[in-house]
Parts: sequence; structure tokens; C-alpha cells
Amino acid sequence: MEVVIAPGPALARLAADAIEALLRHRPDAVLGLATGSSPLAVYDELARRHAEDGLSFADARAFMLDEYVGLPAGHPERYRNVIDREIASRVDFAPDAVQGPDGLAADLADACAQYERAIADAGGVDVQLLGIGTDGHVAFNEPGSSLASRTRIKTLTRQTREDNARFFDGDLDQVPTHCLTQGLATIMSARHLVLLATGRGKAEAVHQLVEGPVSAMWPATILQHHPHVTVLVDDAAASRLQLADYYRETYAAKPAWQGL
Ligand SMILES: N[C@@H]1[C@@H](O)[C@H](O)[C@@H](COP(=O)(O)O)O[C@@H]1O
Repeated sequence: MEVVIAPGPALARLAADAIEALLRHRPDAVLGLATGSSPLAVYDELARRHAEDGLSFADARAFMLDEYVGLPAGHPERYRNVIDREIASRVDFAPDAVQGPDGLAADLADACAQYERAIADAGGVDVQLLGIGTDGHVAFNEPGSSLASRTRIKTLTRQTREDNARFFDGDLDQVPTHCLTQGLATIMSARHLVLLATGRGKAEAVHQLVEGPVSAMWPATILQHHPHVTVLVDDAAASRLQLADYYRETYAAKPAWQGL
């Protein structure tokens, strides 16, 4: 696990660099897209590179991490619409190249199984962007999630619903109670995981993710078992890391050719 501590704008550029390097090398790569506020600056940077530097997504495909259950098709906070608004509509993905779990399916369990098959049929995800919840969730794998889980229905914790109420006029009652989410094993199947976290509110979750014992109580800790994880954090999110100086020195001494 590589930990990079840098200011927010630099973190977004590094994540965009990883995606750009992949797409320049292999234009038909499979991307993993995350929602939440953490990846927004990455999407802005990718949209800029598309507009100004000719970075193309025309042959790429992408899979979303998760989706609320039951939000109407036109709801602005439905993750499908968030991803369309923040990235898909701003670059040149082919129609239907971006897929997400169907939170409006009549048979939700079947929709989850179909989603797993779609990811596998695409050959798996090459680079997966991730955020982290204050309680250590990734995608919507809340504390207690099976570390071997696949895409399934989950109940959101009150903490997550409170955290996300800011997207629903601050009204907890408007935040859905259920979601479909890639499981932890699904996420672990991606070949490179790039997790972004900023702000003091994420400091404990980041400490657990990087330095805590692997436990379903902090679901993100499963990433310690992945061979290629990049954790991009600002000073505030890094403020509880015991080995922060070591991570800083390691990154400062890293040869440019090594990449992320
Ligand atoms: N399902 C998403 C997660 O994928 C995201 O990581 C988390 C943190 O969001 P933010 O980046 O806004 O802090 O929020 C939601 O719960």
C-alpha cells in the first residue's frame, strides 16, 4: 500500500495521471468510478484533459461502485445521474459504456448477480477510484460487511445517512435506507485501487485503513490484502497516521519512472 500525502489539488492530478497513463497505454481499459465528493476534483481534471489534451474515453468502459435503492430515475442524487453529471457527460464515453447497479430493478438480487457478471465479462476493472466513509466503509460496504462479499443489497448505517444528508437538503428522511453495492471481494478484484480522502473527518478511517488490524469493523482495511493500492490523502486526513513521516520520505525519494 502506497500512501501519498499532498495538498488536495495535487492528489486529484495524481489520480488523473493513473487513469490517463492507463488510457494512453490501453484505450479500451475498464475504469471503476466512485461517487461522493472525494473524486469530484479528479473528474474535473479528467474533463479538462479530455477538452484540452485529447484524452479520450471513446473505447473505454466504466463500472460504478454502488447505487441507492428506490430513488426515482430523474432524482439528481441517484448515483447514475451523479456519475453522468460529474464525468460521463463531460467526456466521450460511448453510449452504454458506463454501467451501474440498477437500484430500481424489480428483482434486486438478480440485478446484483447480473452486475457481477457484467464486470467479469468486461475482463474486470483496471483502475478503481475509491473514497472512504467516516466509519471506514468503501462503496457502501458498511461496518460488519463480509470481507468476501460480492455485489448485494445493504442497509445504510445511520452515520452514513447522516453524512450523506447534505446531498438531500440536510433532511435525513430523504436519504434512502438501502443500496446496492459492489462487495469488498468485487472491489478487491480490480487490478489497481486508488483511494482518495481529505479532511480531518477522515483521519481515523484513514489511520485504520492503513495501519489498523484487518477487520470487518473497518471494511476498508481489507485493502491491506491488495497488491496494488494507492492511498492519496491531504495533511488533515493523514493527521492520525503513526508513520506519516515515513510515508512522506518514501514518496519524496520515489524515482519518477516508478509511477503510481
Ligand atoms: N457510497 C459513497 C462512497 O463511495 C464514498 O466513498 C463515501 C464518502 O464520500 P465523500 O467522498 O463525499 O466523503 O460516500 C458514499 O457513502
